[in-house]
Amino acid sequence: MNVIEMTGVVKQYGSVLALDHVSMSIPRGQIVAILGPNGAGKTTLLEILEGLQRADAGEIHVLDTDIRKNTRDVKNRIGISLQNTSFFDRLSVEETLHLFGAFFSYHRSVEGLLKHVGLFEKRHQRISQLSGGQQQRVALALALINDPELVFLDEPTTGLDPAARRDIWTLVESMRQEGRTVLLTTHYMEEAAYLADTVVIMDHGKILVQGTVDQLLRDYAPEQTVVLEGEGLDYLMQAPWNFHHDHDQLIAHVVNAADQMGTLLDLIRRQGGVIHRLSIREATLEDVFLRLTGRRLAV
Ligand SMILES: Nc1ncnc2c1ncn2[C@@H]1O[C@H](COP(=O)(O)OP(=O)(O)OP(=O)(O)O)[C@@H](O)[C@H]1O
Repeated sequence: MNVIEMTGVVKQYGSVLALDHVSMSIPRGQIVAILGPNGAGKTTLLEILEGLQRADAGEIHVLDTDIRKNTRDVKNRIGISLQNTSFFDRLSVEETLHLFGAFFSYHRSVEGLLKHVGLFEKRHQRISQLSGGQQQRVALALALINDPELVFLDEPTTGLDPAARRDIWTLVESMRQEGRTVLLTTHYMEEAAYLADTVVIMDHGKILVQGTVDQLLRDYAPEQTVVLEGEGLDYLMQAPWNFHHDHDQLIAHVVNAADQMGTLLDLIRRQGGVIHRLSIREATLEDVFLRLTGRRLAV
């Protein structure tokens, strides 16, 4: 069953077409990552699904409810972590959770939630005294306060160091284990690849492609990259290998590269030359984005 169904959704800000006829279905119980560069339309998409913004056109059903007609019921069943959460700096962590809990007819135990996100020891501290990673954990606790079925996380790890990012990933995974659906945005392809059951790639207000990481790699970046450093190897730039120079390296994109290595090394043994380094790089979502847009997913 799908928790989100949207068809032909359009959102325009003046001359900027932020969402250009977007259609998307999101199944229950998955972590779904919306991946795209700055300005792709990720936040706009999330805010429309959350009922915080109105679309100019299109059909949008969230949890079987038409979000354009009935936002109130949906808001009780979803959790939201915005891109820039503004907290009340003078409140403690615990007071902040109690305050947000009071907005809902039912809310989870604040103590349990603090323990779940690893902030029980910090409960009496003001939010302004917390690290960026801890503040982000408060934001996730707030998103979970009403025990939501569907959680929206807008760039949950932007600006965090690797350890803090890992902590957030663990929390996001625990949301899935609890049976929630998580829709998050990110410009980190490693985050999408690590967390997501389904990746949705956006660019210029359009969804370019949606699928599992394996499907996307198979369909759009089936080759591995063979990287060679050495001397006297320029004959490899001819067919069938077609290596090209990239600075000091020779690069080739090869399907089933590991199986081809014996043939390559035999050729080098026969033709001569010296290898200093040889490596095979697996394709990533960056390669998929490059194939789809001709550009890098620059951060
Ligand atoms: N309130 C607004 N008024 C005018 N233009 C806006 C507004 N919000 C977003 N935009 C524009 O709409 C486009 C999509 O913005 P959006 O914030 O949805 O992208 P994004 O993918 O979330 O980007 P980022 O990764 O930087 O957060 C951008 O060109 C942005 O400048």
